[in-house]
Amino acid sequence: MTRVTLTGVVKRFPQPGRDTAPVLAVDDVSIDIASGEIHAIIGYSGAGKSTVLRLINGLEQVTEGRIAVGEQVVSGLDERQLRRVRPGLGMIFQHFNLLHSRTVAQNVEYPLVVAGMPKAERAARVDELLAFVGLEDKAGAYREQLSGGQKQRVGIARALATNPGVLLADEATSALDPETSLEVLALLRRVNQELGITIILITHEMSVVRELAHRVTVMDGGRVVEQGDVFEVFSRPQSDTARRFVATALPTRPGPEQLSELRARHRGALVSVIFRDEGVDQPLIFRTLAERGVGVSIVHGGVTEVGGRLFGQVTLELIGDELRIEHAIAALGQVAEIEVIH
Ligand SMILES: Nc1ncnc2c1ncn2[C@@H]1O[C@H](COP(=O)(O)OP(=O)(O)OP(=O)(O)O)[C@@H](O)[C@H]1O
Repeated sequence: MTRVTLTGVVKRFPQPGRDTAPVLAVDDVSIDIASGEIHAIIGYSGAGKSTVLRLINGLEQVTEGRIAVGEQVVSGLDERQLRRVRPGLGMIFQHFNLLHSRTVAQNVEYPLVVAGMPKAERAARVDELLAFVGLEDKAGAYREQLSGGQKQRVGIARALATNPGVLLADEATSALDPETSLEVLALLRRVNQELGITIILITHEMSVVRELAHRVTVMDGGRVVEQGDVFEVFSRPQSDTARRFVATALPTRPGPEQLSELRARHRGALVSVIFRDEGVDQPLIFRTLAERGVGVSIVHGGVTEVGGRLFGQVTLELIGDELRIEHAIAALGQVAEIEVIH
């Protein structure tokens, strides 16, 4: 079980041979990742996500600030010291990074060879790892003989070989189709739950955050613009960046274009009901409207699960005479969080 903390981390990349200021890739980033947590770092291209990951595993050196993995401060270590720390940090990649001239078993074995494990022990460990990721029957296969999902499972087995406390995942599902992506996310969930490994994943897909993460850091322009429990960030995003990401992964209120289409098709009043938890009493909502003699149809949105809790926004068309609708909306506002769409 390993906690990871970044405190006031800054990374500037000098521009050698150029008369320009260094690129400020990471700007005063602090993240506290609890032991056993799945923490997502999300942001648009260029936000600084990859740099943060490379700073954690020591592929880049911090310009300022401090990074600790468990008890070990990893910022400021030299290459020799880092070699001792790296077995504790597994890493998986978007394009899997498997060695094409080696079999699946040899790819998984590779970090154990580097770590100096005796041959007999290595074979047993490789078997165990392949069984964990469900690829026992592919031990002798080569990279070209595997599907994308299988390649990533090999990547995961290899990353787990040295028993790391932390797994770093760099866009691990971005190259996979949606179904395979869900399978890999399910495997990562097992890595976390069964092995207690802390996972730090970077992604530009909010659906990955929703599926897997406990907490999320939203980055923009090298800075942290929002941070918190996944459900909180999904249900009450504070920054523009988080709001835009949330809108990509959740049924929300209709956007301007959808709204004009809805208006063209539906003449009644439009009202959005916001679901932020299981606490919302759906039958009560419909009963409240029916009792006021108002007809209802669902015209947009839906509900989904975020962090095991219900969340979503459903837009209803209310049909009936104006006064009844006015009363119905007032009554609805007493039993649910609503937004009248004008
Ligand atoms: N080695 C480097 N030298 C100079 N600038 C760099 C270097 N690495 C990253 N940068 C710059 O730092 C900023 C952050 O890059 P980074 O790759 O961390 O972003 P990202 O959020 O991971 O984006 P992407 O999703 O496209 O990988 C960018 O402006 C990038 O051009």
